[in-house]
Amino acid sequence: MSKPEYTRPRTRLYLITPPRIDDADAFAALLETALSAGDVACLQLRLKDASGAIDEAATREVGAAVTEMAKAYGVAVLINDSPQLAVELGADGVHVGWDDVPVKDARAIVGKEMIVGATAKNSRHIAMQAGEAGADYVAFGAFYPTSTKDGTVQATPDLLEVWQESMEIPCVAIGGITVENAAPLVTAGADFIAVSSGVWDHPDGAPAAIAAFNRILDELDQGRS
Ligand SMILES: Cc1ncc(COP(=O)(O)OP(=O)(O)O)c(N)n1
Ligand SMILES: Cc1nc(C(=O)O)sc1CCOP(=O)(O)O
Ligand SMILES: [Mg+2]
Repeated sequence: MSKPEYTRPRTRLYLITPPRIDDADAFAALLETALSAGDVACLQLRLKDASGAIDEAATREVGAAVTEMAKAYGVAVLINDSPQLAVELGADGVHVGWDDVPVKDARAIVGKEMIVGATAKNSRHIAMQAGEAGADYVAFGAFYPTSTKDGTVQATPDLLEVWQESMEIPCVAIGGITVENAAPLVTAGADFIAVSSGVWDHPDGAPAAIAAFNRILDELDQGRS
């Protein structure tokens, strides 16, 4: 079954923090400059300890430094992995993966109003199950090689195309996305592109990266209408 005719909204940037932040105040200052540089739909706090588990202490510290400011810019704040922490920090939502709290349980913890996002890797089947369990968006990846996360699987743009044609829940593209390689994922139908190193490690700095991503998203949007 296909969706009724409609104009898909412009693809937006979904920003993910670097996995480690040593100075929360310095990061907050950089983030404010970055958010001033262009549209960002949401910010995911994804802070990991040496074992790859959520770093709760760092998430609390960075969350306290950035949450109000991000919200003042109209940027939704999501916490990675922990629905309990998302509630505690007054965040807008939580993102959970296959090794985390199941989507249904995450929804029960955060309630109806908060956002629950779910990892789908390269599986339409898992994505549909996540939607049925109450996810507000599903994230396909990894589209490109990444050094931000170990153990990713290869995803291909047809996942986004088919999802966009047949499903209503928004889809996110993630994994190694840069200013240079984002376009095919936007064209394929990503509602959001989730980016970490492509912003924080950009040679001209994070604000320049956010401005450049937005130029591309605007150009591709104008090309569709
Ligand atoms: C938007 C988005 N998509 C996918 C992920 C990956 O989640 P997960 O598989 O749980 O891996 P970790 O991020 O916890 O290492 C994500 N965080 N955000
Ligand atoms: C957190 C994450 N999840 C992925 C997945 O495939 O599910 S790839 C990834 C890393 C995203 O960071 P970067 O933009 O630096 O590649
Ligand atoms: Mg996770």
